[in-house]
Amino acid sequence: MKSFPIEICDVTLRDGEQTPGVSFTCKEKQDIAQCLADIGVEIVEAGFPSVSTEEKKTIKAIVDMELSSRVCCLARCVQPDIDAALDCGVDLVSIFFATSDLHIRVKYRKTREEMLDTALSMLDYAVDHGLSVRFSAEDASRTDIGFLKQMYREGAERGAAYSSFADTVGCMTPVMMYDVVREIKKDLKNPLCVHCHNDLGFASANTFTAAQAGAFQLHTTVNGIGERCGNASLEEVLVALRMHNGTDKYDLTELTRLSKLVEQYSGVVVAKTKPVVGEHAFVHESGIHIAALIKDPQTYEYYPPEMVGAKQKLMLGKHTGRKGLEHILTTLGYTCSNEQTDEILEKIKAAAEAKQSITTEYLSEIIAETRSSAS
Ligand SMILES: CC(=O)SCCNC(=O)CCNC(=O)[C@H](O)C(C)(C)COP(=O)(O)OP(=O)(O)OC[C@H]1O[C@@H](n2cnc3c(N)ncnc32)[C@H](O)[C@@H]1OP(=O)(O)O
Ligand SMILES: O=C(O)CCC(=O)C(=O)O
Repeated sequence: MKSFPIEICDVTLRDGEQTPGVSFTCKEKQDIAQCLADIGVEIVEAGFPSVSTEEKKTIKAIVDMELSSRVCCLARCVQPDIDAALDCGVDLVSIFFATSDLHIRVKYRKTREEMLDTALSMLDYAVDHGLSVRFSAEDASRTDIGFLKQMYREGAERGAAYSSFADTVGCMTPVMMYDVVREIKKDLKNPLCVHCHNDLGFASANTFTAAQAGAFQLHTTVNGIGERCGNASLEEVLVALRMHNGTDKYDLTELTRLSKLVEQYSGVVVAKTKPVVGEHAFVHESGIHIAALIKDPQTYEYYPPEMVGAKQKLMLGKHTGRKGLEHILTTLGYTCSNEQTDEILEKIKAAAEAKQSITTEYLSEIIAETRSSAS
């Protein structure tokens, strides 16, 4: 497949901050924004100015950093929200409204037409005031496709820079995403954005698939934080793009550092098994794997840990094999006889089965004990 063009709008500072219990300080948001810019992310969504006075000040402070990334913020279809975006001096505003009949009926108590008129009048207002606008459909994935296309068509005619499709409740599968993006793209006049939530665990897959189908702006959050089960992960999407689309414009070596920064600032602990940035992403214990990794890391690592600023780590445990143990002993500077190595291996397995973790200190105790019993 031919390589597809994309840009990233990272929404860690807006949707990521909507993770229950999370609130970033201005300094924390600035640190994260700087790191995103260093990676080469094109757009940083800095927040939603109407949330609070402090939030608005923070968005302005991020604009004042004059990052290499453009700065975006969120606005409802109400004039005070657009005015707040104008006050902040952002490069892009996402004017969003829920387009599904469910949301229009329950939240707005209006008809589709009334809601679209309101949204278009706010789009006109923003465009007349010089703002670049992303015209965003919330709950797009549960919206009548005809109405969605009408919204995007009329939005583009009235000057929206982008049309945006949000899978707000994360109900899509990759095949569904591919089909809907292809359908929307048939007559879309401006670039399409996708914003995917992770309620089925498909957010990153849906985002990547949407890009394959022709979406241009991909929304991500660092570590996949965000409402409920979170959003598409920046690190997963960027690595998938590097490996399957040859996208080489981002500095992936900063991903591990950024992940730790966001983990620290948000207090949301990254799962050990999280792709790319989880503690176990490049850790190996199984004997068969380590025996092969020693010969060639590609056997059990799809991409080198250094690519994302991480390192390989070999661990000892119940699943250790002789080759792995010999390699670890040599690396740590121990010389043991074959008999001693066999005995150490047995002791490691027994200890691990008793749920003892085999740290370097514990290993040195086992070695000392084995040697003394032999002498
Ligand atoms: C899918 C998303 O992620 S959307 C973004 C969600 N993010 C947030 O909610 C950010 C945090 N929110 C807040 O701080 C507050 O909710 C605020 C400041 C935004 C609004 O606060 P309040 O004015 O007190 O309103 P409240 O939160 O009670 O209700 C939201 C109102 O916005 C309306 N609204 C929601 N979306 C839109 C929209 N796109 N356009 C216009 N109005 C909207 C709702 O219908 C509701 O109006 P109602 O009071 O007439 O029912
Ligand atoms: O499209 C946007 O800019 C915001 C939409 C959003 O956050 C959502 O629907 O989850």
